[in-house]
Amino acid sequence: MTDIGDMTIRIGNGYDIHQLVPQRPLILGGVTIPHDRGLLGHSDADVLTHAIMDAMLGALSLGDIGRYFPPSEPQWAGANSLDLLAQVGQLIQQQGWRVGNLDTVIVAERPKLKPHIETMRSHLATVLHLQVNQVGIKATTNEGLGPVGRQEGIAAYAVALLWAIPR
Ligand SMILES: Nc1ccn([C@@H]2O[C@H](COP(=O)(O)O)[C@@H](O)[C@H]2O)c(=O)n1
Ligand SMILES: C[C@@]1(CO)OP(=O)(O)OP(=O)(O)OC[C@H]1O
Repeated sequence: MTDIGDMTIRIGNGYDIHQLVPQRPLILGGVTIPHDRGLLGHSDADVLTHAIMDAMLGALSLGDIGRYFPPSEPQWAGANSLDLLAQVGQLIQQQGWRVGNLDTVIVAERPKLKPHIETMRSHLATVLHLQVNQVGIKATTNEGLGPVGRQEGIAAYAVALLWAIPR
């Protein structure tokens, strides 16, 4: 039951997009996916994991990942986004919250992501100490429309539902 007075549940959403370029690995949900191009970024540019972190932080009005892992800091160059996600998971827990469930969409024209989705779910669930059934990942093309449709980039959306840890 939703307890509005005590705010026992909170919801957040996240979005990210990165450019597809040659000679970069394509990493989504911590999984390296065979492809002729990868996502450009200061970190490993894992758009799915970035969107999830922003959704979790957003649920508690804690800002976005740039506040905790500024792209201007060399410390985060090449960062493994799953390591960053573990830190966001710890922050959420320290604040007295746990993830109820995550639901996400990856928007990518190519490659076909279906064969990799269960591995992504498993990686994300492990890092956040969740059951796999608490992590939803869907994939869709952009039907050839816009920059994602032209394969210039890959985008991801995430929603996170958080529950207060009973005291
Ligand atoms: N990169 C992608 C995109 C889509 N899928 C799967 O294909 C289904 C159909 O996609 P549409 O965009 O044509 O609706 C979609 O439901 C996904 O299951 C995929 O695996 N990888
Ligand atoms: C995690 C960070 C760290 O530089 O990753 P980036 O690869 O810069 O990706 P972006 O989504 O543009 O910003 C988030 C950053 O905080």
